[in-house]
Amino acid sequence: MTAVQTLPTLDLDPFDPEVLRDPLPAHAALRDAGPLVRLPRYDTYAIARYDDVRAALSDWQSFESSAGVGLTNFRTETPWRPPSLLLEADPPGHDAPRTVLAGILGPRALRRLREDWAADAERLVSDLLAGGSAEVDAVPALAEAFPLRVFPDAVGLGRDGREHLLPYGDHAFNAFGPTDNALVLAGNADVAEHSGWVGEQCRRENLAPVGFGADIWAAADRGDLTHAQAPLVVRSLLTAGVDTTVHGIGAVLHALATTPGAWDLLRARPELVRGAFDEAVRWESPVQAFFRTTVRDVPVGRDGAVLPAGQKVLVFFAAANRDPHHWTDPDTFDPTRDPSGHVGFGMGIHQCVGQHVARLEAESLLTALLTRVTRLELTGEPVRHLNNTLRAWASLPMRLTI
Ligand code: HEM
Ligand SMILES: CCOc1cccc(C(=O)O)c1
Repeated sequence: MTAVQTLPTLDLDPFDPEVLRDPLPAHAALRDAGPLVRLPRYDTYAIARYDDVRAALSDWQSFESSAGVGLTNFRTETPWRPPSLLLEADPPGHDAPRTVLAGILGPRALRRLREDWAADAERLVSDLLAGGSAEVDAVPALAEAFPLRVFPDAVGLGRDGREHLLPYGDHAFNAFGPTDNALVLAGNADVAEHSGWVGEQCRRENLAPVGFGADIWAAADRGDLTHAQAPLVVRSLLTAGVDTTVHGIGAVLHALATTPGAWDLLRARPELVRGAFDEAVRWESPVQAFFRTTVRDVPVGRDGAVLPAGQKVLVFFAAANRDPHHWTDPDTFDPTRDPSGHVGFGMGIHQCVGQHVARLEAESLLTALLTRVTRLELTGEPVRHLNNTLRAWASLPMRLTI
């Protein structure tokens, strides 16, 4: 057994802005250092190799989420908001909310949205190309515009105040990092206003009679949830379901615009579109990492490293998704690759319950673009949007040639 004092140690700050801007060297250093690495800067640990990340995500009994999946340990510190009933819960409490959401957001339930979302995407692309080929910033014009056009309606939100969604989610994802870091402090100023609006939208009377929100309240009427749980489950959708898909779509647009031949390939072989989005989620990992907390002394890897009980450990989805011991040529975006097994949506009991929604949003928009646009290319330097948890673009200047 390797005592924690002799574990590989890196004086690495995963939340340093320059690491957030380009995390790849840090991820490689973590993988190379060993299966379990001590990060003394935050008195925490990191797991970055694919096999060890998968093992940790699959072992929820040893690696719990209910102490929070950020640096804050809910066992000793107060969460900034009431904990999620899914993300920050473990069985048995996790089971009912998860079963309810899995039913509402499953592929079968989404079938009714496919036609509407395809038509919405075609209208959005048509408007953009009304004057022929167009130069746009693909982040606001496409990656933000399409999810913000279809997802709030699918949830059943009212028309007003939707501008609160992105900044609220951005702060929620920042808040998984250190509470005293600049990104969190900057977000604290407005979070009460955003959080207040989001909380209001989760009330039954503010939700449309048809939509994911109404479905959650109907589950409470059936007794599959309590009525006290229903608004928090709606809140999960509003927190996890907007910024993630925006940055997932930003990632796939950037990948397709910067990988020679990829756009032509998908125009010729539309059956590759869904796989290409998952490959972009593997390659970019819009959700970079989440913490777990050890419930017992748990072995990590095969060289005798043991993580003591009660420790926070950062589980790096992004580093695992580029592990050369698991992936061939991991740093290449390859739309023909089979990305199954990637952990960009997590793995195990907390694996993303909204992944089918994300895939349908991306597929709808990409299909509308691929039909009309013959060339997709960058016309300027892309600009990163920094966040403690999300990998994101702030700006993607692009030309859409018809
Ligand atoms: C590209 C888009 C998305 C990415 C990359 C993503 C990523 C993730 C990841 C990595 C997890 C696992 C968290 C963990 O293991 O602790 C997760 C969980 C979750 N996601 Fe997603 N997500 C996306 C879109 C969505 C959407 C659209 C929704 C809602 C409609 C959603 C709702 C959730 C919820 C509620 C959880 C918690 C599940 C649980 O703990 O059982 N996500 N997501
Ligand atoms: C993408 C990870 O999933 C999340 C993120 C933030 C909040 C929640 C929730 O369940 O409230 C879920």
